[in-house]
Amino acid sequence: MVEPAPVARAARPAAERASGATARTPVRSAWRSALVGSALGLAAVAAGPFLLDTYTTNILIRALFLAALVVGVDILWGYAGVLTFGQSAFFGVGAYACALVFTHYGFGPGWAVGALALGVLGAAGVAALVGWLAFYHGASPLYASIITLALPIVLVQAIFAGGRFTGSSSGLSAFPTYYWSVGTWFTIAGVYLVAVTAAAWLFVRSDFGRLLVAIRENEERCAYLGVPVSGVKIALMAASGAVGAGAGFGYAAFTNVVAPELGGFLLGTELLIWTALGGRGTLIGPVLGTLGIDVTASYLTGALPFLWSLLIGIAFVAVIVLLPQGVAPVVASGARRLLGRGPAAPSPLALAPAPARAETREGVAAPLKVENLSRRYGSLKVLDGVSFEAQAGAILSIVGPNGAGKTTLMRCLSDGGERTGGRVHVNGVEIGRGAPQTVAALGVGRSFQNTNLFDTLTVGECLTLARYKRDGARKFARRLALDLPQPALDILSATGLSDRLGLETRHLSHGMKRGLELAMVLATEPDVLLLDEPTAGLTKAERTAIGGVLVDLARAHGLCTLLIEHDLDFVREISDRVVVLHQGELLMEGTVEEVVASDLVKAVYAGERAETAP
Ligand SMILES: Nc1ncnc2c1ncn2[C@@H]1O[C@H](COP(=O)(O)OP(=O)(O)OP(=O)(O)O)[C@@H](O)[C@H]1O
Repeated sequence: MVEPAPVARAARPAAERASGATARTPVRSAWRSALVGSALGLAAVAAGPFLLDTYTTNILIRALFLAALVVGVDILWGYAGVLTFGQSAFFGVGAYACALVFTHYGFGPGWAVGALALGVLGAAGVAALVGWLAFYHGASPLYASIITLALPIVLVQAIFAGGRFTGSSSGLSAFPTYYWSVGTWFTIAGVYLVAVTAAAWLFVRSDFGRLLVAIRENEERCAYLGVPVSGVKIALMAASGAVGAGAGFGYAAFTNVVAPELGGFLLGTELLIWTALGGRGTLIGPVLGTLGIDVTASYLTGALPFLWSLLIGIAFVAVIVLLPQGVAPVVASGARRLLGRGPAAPSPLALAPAPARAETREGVAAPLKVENLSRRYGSLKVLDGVSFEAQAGAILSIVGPNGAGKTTLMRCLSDGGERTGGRVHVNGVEIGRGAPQTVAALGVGRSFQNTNLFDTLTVGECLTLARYKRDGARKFARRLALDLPQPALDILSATGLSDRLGLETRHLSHGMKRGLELAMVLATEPDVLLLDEPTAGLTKAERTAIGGVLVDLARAHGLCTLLIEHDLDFVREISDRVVVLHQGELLMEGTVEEVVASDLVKAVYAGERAETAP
């Protein structure tokens, strides 16, 4: 892969200079709402002990720690789409770190800091390991959820097996701790919750937060844009595990009692129910939902133990059926309507040309080499012994009847795990069994046959996401300025997208979606461009505009382009060479004229079997 020049990396982005904005400028409204929310939260925390009786304050302390725990569930499930049953285990790890250290080793400020560090780092380590098992090998979401389901079960069994050391099923109690007043513990728990929620609020509104939503909506597309999806999920799990362990530690130090249930499966499931009822993907909904439900439960479970569980069950089913997004979005839209306000406007984004890459592609004559490629599904041979080279600065079209294996070929070129035989070299490097993001890092950009993008992301957010490989993603701020390579800017203006950067992609026309798809791939600055029917469903004018950009990309920018197309006139207009696939085999490779004149190709397109053609 051709790395951008160090100078280009160090330079202040052109769009930033043009807009006068600093790339680190946060989204002001997110910071404003985080500050206002934190101030309100802290005021409530300060007033709580004066307004509430001791019993309610005691109950609320537990609810505040659990609400901090639920923030991690909401980020994982509500934003990144990872349904996790295991968050309670991290609460348990933090709680038991406190109880075990204070019971068996010692008590004091040093021991307290050590126990907290043990709990937080231990939980982060366990979470990373579980995340690795769940996500690293590209497992299905169901498999990932089952692994998180096993975690609390394993933890509880380990506590049972710990005998006197862990207190087995009775847990540990009466260990030395800080016997501060209920008001002090209320302040500690409240400040922890406010800090965690405010940080999470800024995080989910940052570029990284939008990346999480993109992963939830279209994980495959993210991987092909070079986003290390598994790594992001593992890091997210580790961070939410650490936050959950901090809450567990605080809870154990406050109550002076720990029991296996603190890390159990039941609490893990309750966290999901509270998140769903409050409104997943809203943060505030799950936090308020947890506070409300846990406090109400404490009052009602004693008097009406069975009725309470029944009520929660009915409420859960009703919300899932009637308000699948939970209560918070309904309340928020009602409040907006009352105040006469629309949804928050997306951040403005200024586009400018990215500095040209210092290294040119001229040194690599054939950035893509395919040797003896094959793909089987069981006994079905979809590709067999396909070999060819694609040159820099040229457009190679892949044609063939339906079912010839063209899309399968694209998949094998962009994902090392797809092929069953043969080798693929990108810029002289064998892709091996590399995942799509690894192949993307070698310089391959792929666009897809369907126009399924990221529905709730705006055009600007999609483009920012596409620059992840080059520019990374800011974790507590939003970009206000984005540098894109000139060809991507050309596509955006040719399809009218440059005026619609704030529009969500689901509102775009088909032609605009295809234009955005292409612009996103070009934004990654690939050396090898794989396009699967980029002009399908487009008007003649849109086809001509995109064709012009593709030719310019090859001639002026030296890009190596592979194109699957059914429109043979379009192929004829823009291609330098053509590969004809038929029944998974390479039937012919040549110039456009040679292929058009071939009787063999005519016979195949006329429906005759290749073997019987003249
Ligand atoms: N996951 C799969 N399992 C089994 N067979 C598959 C799978 N994916 C593709 N195939 C088969 O592989 C063959 C080639 O499919 P492919 O989509 O690559 O063809 P294509 O040339 O792109 O067709 P089209 O022009 O219609 O898009 C087809 O017969 C298809 O049924």
